[in-house]
Amino acid sequence: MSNAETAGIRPPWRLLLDYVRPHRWTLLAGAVLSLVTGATGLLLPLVARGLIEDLSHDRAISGALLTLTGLVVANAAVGALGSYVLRRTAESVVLGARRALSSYLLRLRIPAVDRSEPGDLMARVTSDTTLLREVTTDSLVGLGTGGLTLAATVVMMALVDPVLLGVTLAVILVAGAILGVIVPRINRASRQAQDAVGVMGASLERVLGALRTVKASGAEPREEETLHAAAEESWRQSVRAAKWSAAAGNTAGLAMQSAFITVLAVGGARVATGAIGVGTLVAFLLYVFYLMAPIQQVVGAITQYQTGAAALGRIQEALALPAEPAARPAPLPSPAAEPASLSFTDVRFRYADDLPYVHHGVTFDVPARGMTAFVGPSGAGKTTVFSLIERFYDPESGTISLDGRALADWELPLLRSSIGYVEQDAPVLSGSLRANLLLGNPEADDDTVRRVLKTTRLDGLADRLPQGLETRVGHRGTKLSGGERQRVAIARALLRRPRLLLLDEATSQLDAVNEAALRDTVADVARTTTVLVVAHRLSTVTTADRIVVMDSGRVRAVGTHRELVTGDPLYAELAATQFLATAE
Ligand SMILES: Nc1ncnc2c1ncn2[C@@H]1O[C@H](COP(=O)(O)OP(=O)(O)OP(=O)(O)O)[C@@H](O)[C@H]1O
Repeated sequence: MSNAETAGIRPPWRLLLDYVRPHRWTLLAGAVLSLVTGATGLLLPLVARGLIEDLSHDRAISGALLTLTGLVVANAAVGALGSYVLRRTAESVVLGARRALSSYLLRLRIPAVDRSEPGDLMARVTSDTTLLREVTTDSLVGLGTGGLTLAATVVMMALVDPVLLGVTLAVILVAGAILGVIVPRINRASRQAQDAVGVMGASLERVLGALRTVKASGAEPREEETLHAAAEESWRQSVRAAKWSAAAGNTAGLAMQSAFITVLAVGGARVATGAIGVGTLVAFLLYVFYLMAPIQQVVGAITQYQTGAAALGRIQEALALPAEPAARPAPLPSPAAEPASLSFTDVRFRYADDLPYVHHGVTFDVPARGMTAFVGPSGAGKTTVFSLIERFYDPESGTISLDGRALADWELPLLRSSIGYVEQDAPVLSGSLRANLLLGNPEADDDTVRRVLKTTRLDGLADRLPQGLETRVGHRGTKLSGGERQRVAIARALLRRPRLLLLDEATSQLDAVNEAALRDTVADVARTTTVLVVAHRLSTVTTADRIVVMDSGRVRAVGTHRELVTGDPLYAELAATQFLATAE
């Protein structure tokens, strides 16, 4: 992703706090329970000492034994509860991040999707969010509890001997400076490791999405190399992060040992001069010893946070991609809704600033009802007309209006609920035929589905499939023919009762039966709805009420088949070649 897109992103910990905030009280409860477990753990040796003393003085031990047993059980129970609460909270943070990110990805604007790798975006939702689990428990709780213990110990040390505290802090400060150099390296390595996981996701998605072509091309070894290279890069960077994390942990340990020795030397000298007593020195040394655990905990939390920060950074990048505004889905048009009219006025459009214009001032009008066919050489900009109507992209200048109202003034869900869109390659989604049909209108009743299946000449197919409408037809399911896929896509669009149907006809050849079925279906629909077809077949255009001939991003003629065959040389040529194999 470009720097421009990542610019203005908040620091990762702010995003982490956003995700943690709804769970702050449970997190606090978990931390308190952990602290209580630690504190009761500290009591155990004292009770054990009492028990041994009772034993040696021949006193009854039942009371002490009971207390000890009670404490051990309570300690285990509180400990288990504490770790459960913390783990649960961490999972809730991961859930929150996954929900937010997946909702956001569904709202991404199409140009952002054009520029992204779906596999990498997927890795951000699945793999990166998982890393927040450890950050929440280890980092936040570690930093909280470790920091608290650290502060309490430092206060105690200040009370015992401020001079020796100064010596201790000086040694810790040197270690802190070394850590300041190490920590960013952990962050960088973690980031690169996660990026490599993203590259793996993208490569996997690319290969699995076209596995037949990959196999047919004998490209498995090369694709394998790419995948392995990404996996190895992730390994290399994770090992680098592990190396720096280990160095950070040992720096902390070394600092504490150095502090111990320095305090021993300086404290010894102070005892010799009579500045402090031996008891004070021993007490202070004990505190230095106590300091070790919380310091290790805090350093562990900081290093652990680096991995989380890298993941948070990647999540933030995805959240910074341009998205459509969040809006509630609009109701579908009522069965009695009138068909829509459409107009393009001097529309100029290009897919990106560094790409040539695809539309150089496109103008046409489509009245309500009837069928309008768009024809023209490949690359003329026909499919782009549909993408602009759906507002997948916005034109640079000019106006597109539906029912006389500029698209920009429509609420996006309402606009899209008025339109049915059948893509050129008519994707069939993983799942049953019913799920595919009801994608855009899950509430459609059986009667409506049956009626639409009849209109789209699919009733025979539903009867023929082994489990009828419940047959899996999508990914790895029963294969549908090209014509059937197109008609399933049309049926899916019709179930939304569109006021405007956009049909991007498949370029592939269909057999005569399928072609006739498709033509009759479209003609039927055009009686009650406004239908726009990007036509690749002569049989489609001959039934059209009007034909818009496009060439190089401009409308060069509008008319009926009969008018255009004689009136427009390009159309005459396209018609003569049955629109097949045309290229600019
Ligand atoms: N997402 C995109 N990003 C960049 N350029 C694109 C994109 N989609 C299409 N184009 C380009 O825009 C031009 C017009 O494409 P469009 O799909 O509208 O043509 P078409 O007339 O429908 O062609 P065909 O008949 O082959 O489907 C082509 O040059 C194409 O390469």
